[in-house]
Amino acid sequence: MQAIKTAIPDVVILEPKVFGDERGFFYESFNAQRFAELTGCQVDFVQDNHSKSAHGVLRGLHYQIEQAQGKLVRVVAGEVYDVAVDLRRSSPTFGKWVGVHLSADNKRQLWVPAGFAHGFVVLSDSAEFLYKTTDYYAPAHERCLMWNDPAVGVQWPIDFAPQLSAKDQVGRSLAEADLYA
Ligand SMILES: Cc1cn([C@H]2C[C@H](O)[C@@H](COP(=O)(O)OP(=O)(O)O[C@H]3O[C@@H](C)C(=O)[C@@H](O)[C@H]3O)O2)c(=O)[nH]c1=O
Repeated sequence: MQAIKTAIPDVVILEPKVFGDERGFFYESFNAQRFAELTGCQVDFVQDNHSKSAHGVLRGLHYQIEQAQGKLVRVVAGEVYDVAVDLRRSSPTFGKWVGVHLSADNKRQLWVPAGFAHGFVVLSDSAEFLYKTTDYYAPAHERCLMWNDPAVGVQWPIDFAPQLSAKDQVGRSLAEADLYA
């Protein structure tokens, strides 16, 4: 596993070492010691999630204002464009975003620490998305930042209107959103 920096130092791309042979491939998708070395974060993951979405589905931008979750995300089928937005008021990168293509082919993972809103749009026919979280799902604390708030200005690599859940159609702008300290 190696780390690739992003424009937001706390958000890290992890690229596993893949061992291919005549049978197929093998790689360590998570190694606690290596994760801590590469991200500088000591965290305990408590939940694993798996979703499948059709082409053009956009899930996000989600966060929990209490029980904030760090998320280690990856794709095992298809391709998405994955985005993290810094919602920590005291951060030098407050309001900034990073985006990365995650796919079954590139096997990249993104570490999105607590304090960020997170979301993705599906670029392939469908995509299966897997992620580990550092705290439990807490619907009462769930929040949604508007995926297309001009004040954030995420450059989604799509030229169509994405398919959103009812919840995600009424995300709040950065100016109205609940934020972290
Ligand atoms: C996220 C989540 C949802 N659910 C349930 C609630 C609901 O009935 C159903 C679908 O939930 P949602 O519509 O919120 O699923 P989804 O839009 O996929 O939500 C996820 O989006 C990505 C971008 C994230 O970053 C995640 O943290 C999470 O917010 O699954 C759980 O039981 N546990 C969970 O951890």
